[in-house]
Amino acid sequence: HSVGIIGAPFSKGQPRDGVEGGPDVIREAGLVEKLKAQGCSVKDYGNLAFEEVTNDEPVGNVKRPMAVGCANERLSAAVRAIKLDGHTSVMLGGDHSLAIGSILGHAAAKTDISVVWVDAHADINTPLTSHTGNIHGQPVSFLIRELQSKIPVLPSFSWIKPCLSAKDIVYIGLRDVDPAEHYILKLLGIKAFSVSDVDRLGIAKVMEQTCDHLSTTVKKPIHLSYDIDALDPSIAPATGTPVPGGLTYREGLYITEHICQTGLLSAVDMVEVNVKRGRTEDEIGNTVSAAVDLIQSCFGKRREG
Ligand SMILES: N[C@](CCCC[B-](O)(O)O)(CCN1CCC(O)CC1)C(=O)O
Ligand SMILES: [Mn+2]
Ligand SMILES: [Mn+2]
Ligand SMILES: [Mn+2]
Repeated sequence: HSVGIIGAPFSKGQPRDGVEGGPDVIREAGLVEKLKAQGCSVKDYGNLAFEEVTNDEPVGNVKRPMAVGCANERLSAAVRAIKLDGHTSVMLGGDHSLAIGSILGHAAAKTDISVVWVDAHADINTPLTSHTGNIHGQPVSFLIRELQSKIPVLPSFSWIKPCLSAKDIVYIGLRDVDPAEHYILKLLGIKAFSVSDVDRLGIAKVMEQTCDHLSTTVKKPIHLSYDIDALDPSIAPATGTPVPGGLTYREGLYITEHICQTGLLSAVDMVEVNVKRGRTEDEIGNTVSAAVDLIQSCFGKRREG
C-alpha cells in the first residue's frame, strides 16, 4: 500500500473548538510510523494552511460559507495531487464538511468513484433543510447530482460540481437522521444501513450487501469517509456530536478490514476527532487510538495477524 497523508486542521463546518487539532493528535499517536511498520510506503504531505476569512456572513442559516468553500477548494487540489502521485489519500480532519473537498479532489483524479459513508449522521441536509446551518451536516448534498436543484448559490461554492449519483453512495452506522434527511434518502433511494440494520443483519452481511450494491455495474474506486462518531461514544467519546448506541470497536474495524480486502480503497477521510470534547486523558486516548487503528486496518492490519 502506498499512502499519502494530508492534514486538514479545519473546524468551521461546525461550532465547537478543538476539531482542528485532529491531524496533529493523530500523527502524535504514531500513525506514520505504524503504517510504515506494517509495510506501507507513506508520504506525509503535512497540514493545509487555511487563511482566516473575514465578514463571512451566514447565507440563510448557513454558517461560515466562505471559510468552508475556500478550505474545501484548497483541499480538493491537494487530494487530487496525492491521487495523481499514485497514493491512496488519507485526509485527517477536521470536521466532516471537509469531505466536500476530499471527495471532489478524488473524483477529479479518478473520474468515477463510489463512497462508503460511515457515520451516526447522514450529513445530507441541504442548506434549506438544515436546522443548525452547520455545513458538517450538509456535505453530501453538494456532491449528489440529483439534489442540485435544491442547492442555493453560496459564496465560495461556485467551483463545486457534483460528482456522485445517488446509487454511488452507501451509509453505514446511521442513528441520528433528521426528518428532511430521511425524506431525501428515501426519495433518492440511497442505500443506507442504520445501526438497526447492523443489529438485524450483522456487520458481515452489511459489508457484503454494501460491496454488492456498489459493484452492481462496475467496480469503482472506493472513497471511505469515516466519521469517528459512527463508533459508540463509549469507545470514541472525544467528538463533537456523540450519539449513544453506536458501532462497536469490532464492527468499526470489520468495516475497514472488509473494504481493505476488496482492493478498491482509493481514498480515506478520518474526521471529527475533537480532543477538547474528551473529559479525561483516557477518553481522548481511546478516541485517537480508535482512529489510528481504523486507518491501519484500511491498509492491511488484520486482527487475525
Ligand atoms: N444533522 C445535524 C448533525 C450533523 C452532524 C455532522 B457530523 O459530521 O458529525 O456527522 C443535526 C443533528 N440534530 C440537531 C438537533 C438535535 O436535537 C438532534 C440532532 C446537523 O447539524 O445537520
Ligand atoms: Mn459526519
Ligand atoms: Mn457524525
Ligand atoms: Mn460529528
